[in-house]
Amino acid sequence: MPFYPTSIPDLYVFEPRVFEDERGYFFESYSEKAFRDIGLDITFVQDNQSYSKHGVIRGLHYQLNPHAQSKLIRAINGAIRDVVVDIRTGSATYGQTFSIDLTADNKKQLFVPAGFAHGFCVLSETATVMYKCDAFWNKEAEGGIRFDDPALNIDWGLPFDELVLNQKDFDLPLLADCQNNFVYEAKAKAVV
Ligand SMILES: Cc1cn([C@H]2C[C@H](O)[C@@H](COP(=O)(O)OP(=O)(O)O[C@H]3O[C@H](C)C(=O)[C@H](O)[C@H]3O)O2)c(=O)[nH]c1=O
Repeated sequence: MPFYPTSIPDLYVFEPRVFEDERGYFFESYSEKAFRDIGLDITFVQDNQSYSKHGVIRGLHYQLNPHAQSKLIRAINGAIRDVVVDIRTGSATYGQTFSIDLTADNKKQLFVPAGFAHGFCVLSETATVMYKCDAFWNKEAEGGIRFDDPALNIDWGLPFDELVLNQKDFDLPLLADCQNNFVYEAKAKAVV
């Protein structure tokens, strides 16, 4: 399963090898061995799935330590603009964002380590998003950042008037005011 580094350390894009034939297609959507083979020692413990309509933004969310989550994210129907923000204190890319369109067609996945805020916007009519987490949900540890924080200047891929958020996400703080106990630790680069 090919891995691609991104502009932010420890953040990787996966493009699984797809086997197509006259019946359709097959691909390994996750392999612990593939992660281990490149030096990512991750044990996912919870799978999440959400379905959202066009223009919905879920995020930007994270869980504080000791409940911080690494995630492996993909769209199994439709298309999303997936966005992460590096909020690891001491990281050379602190406050930097990375976005990628994950779609059922391109089958791309994004591996997001702990220490990032994560969110996505639904670009298609609807989208079903499935993501693996290496720590359980812990409501008390939840934190978040406003989707329209001017310091982040995120392009969600749709005009502002098409965006749909719940009140909880509208009320999230700016990056400058958010709770944060993530500290950057240099990791061995994955052998991609
Ligand atoms: C995250 C989560 C939520 N819930 C319950 C709590 C609520 O009653 C309901 C909806 O939760 P919420 O509105 O927080 O769901 P999202 O807005 O999709 O939250 C997610 O949004 C972005 C994209 C993320 O990366 C996070 O995984 C997560 O924060 O599911 C659970 O039972 N388990 C869970 O792991």
